[in-house]
Amino acid sequence: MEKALLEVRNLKKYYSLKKDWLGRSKGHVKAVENISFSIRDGETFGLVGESGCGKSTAGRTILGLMPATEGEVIYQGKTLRTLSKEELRLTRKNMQMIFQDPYASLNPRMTVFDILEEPLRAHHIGEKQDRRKKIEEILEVVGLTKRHINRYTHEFSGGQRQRIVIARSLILQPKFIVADEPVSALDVSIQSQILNLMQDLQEQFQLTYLFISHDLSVVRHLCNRVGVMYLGNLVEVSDVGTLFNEPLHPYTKMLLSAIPIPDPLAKRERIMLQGDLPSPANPPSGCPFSTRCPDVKDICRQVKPELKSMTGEARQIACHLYEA
Ligand SMILES: Nc1ncnc2c1ncn2[C@@H]1O[C@H](COP(=O)(O)OP(=O)(O)OP(=O)(O)O)[C@@H](O)[C@H]1O
Repeated sequence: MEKALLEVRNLKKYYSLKKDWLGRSKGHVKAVENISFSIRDGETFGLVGESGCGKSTAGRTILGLMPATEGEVIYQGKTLRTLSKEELRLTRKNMQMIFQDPYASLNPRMTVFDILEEPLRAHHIGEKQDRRKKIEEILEVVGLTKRHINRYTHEFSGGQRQRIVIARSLILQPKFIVADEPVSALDVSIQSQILNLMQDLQEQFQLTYLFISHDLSVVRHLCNRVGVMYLGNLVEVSDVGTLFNEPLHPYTKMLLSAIPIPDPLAKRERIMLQGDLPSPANPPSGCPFSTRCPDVKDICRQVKPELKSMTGEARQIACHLYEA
């Protein structure tokens, strides 16, 4: 599990704010600000952070669903930007997405067969009969049956719909899947079924996941390594055990302190954040967390800390407190 399957280098994604009536640009939302990390073959890498910190934008930009402003995505050693159209099409077949909301991401006018056949047709895979066979097989794999094949999605529950979304992401036999909050739109009682299914599928098909979530308990359970994002920046990257047992970045500490503890008698200090979350259209100078950090120093307001490896440790952190 050591080789990198995917590398993200200095990825930036800015959204242009609407122009005013004279056609003047009103600036940019800096949704993803220069992030770099790699995902090893076979692992689940989690991206965590509060709503609006840029997790979904990062996931979608990595998959090429929208163009990056700057930076590179390298898949199996190939820089995607340098590939020909045909090479890119074949590579993208290996990289799929599970969207958050199975109510919004499935076309209500299509049957399960149509939904699952679409990617196969787009890639000219098989004749109609072969495609039907593949679709029947994949339905079994995700815990549905071939009896479901001609139904429309409104006939299914939320959990079953998410199984269809997962089947669609698997039908082209990808190696890498971005799962963007795959259970947060589902009933709590269904969430663990879908997460268990994702884990089984990972084992069965040797999948590598980029798992995007704001739910730290889920991330702890599912991920091997985690990247913590704040205001478009990666502030800490670490294996999951180290991160949860000994968070270092003041923002990570704050995030983890907010996880509910099951034991009502256990005590833990809850770190409250000061101030409001700054706008990604007008981020603070220096460290992005400097306006809310309880340990802020002068340098933090002036110089942006880079994400650097801790000496003797596999984790990386972007914080002046650890720069000695
Ligand atoms: N199409 C867009 N145009 C302009 N700004 C956008 C667009 N999409 C997202 N943003 C902004 O970019 C920032 C990052 O959004 P993003 O959805 O990537 O964050 P997130 O961490 O995934 O949050 P959530 O979990 O709420 O989706 C936010 O400030 C958001 O308002």
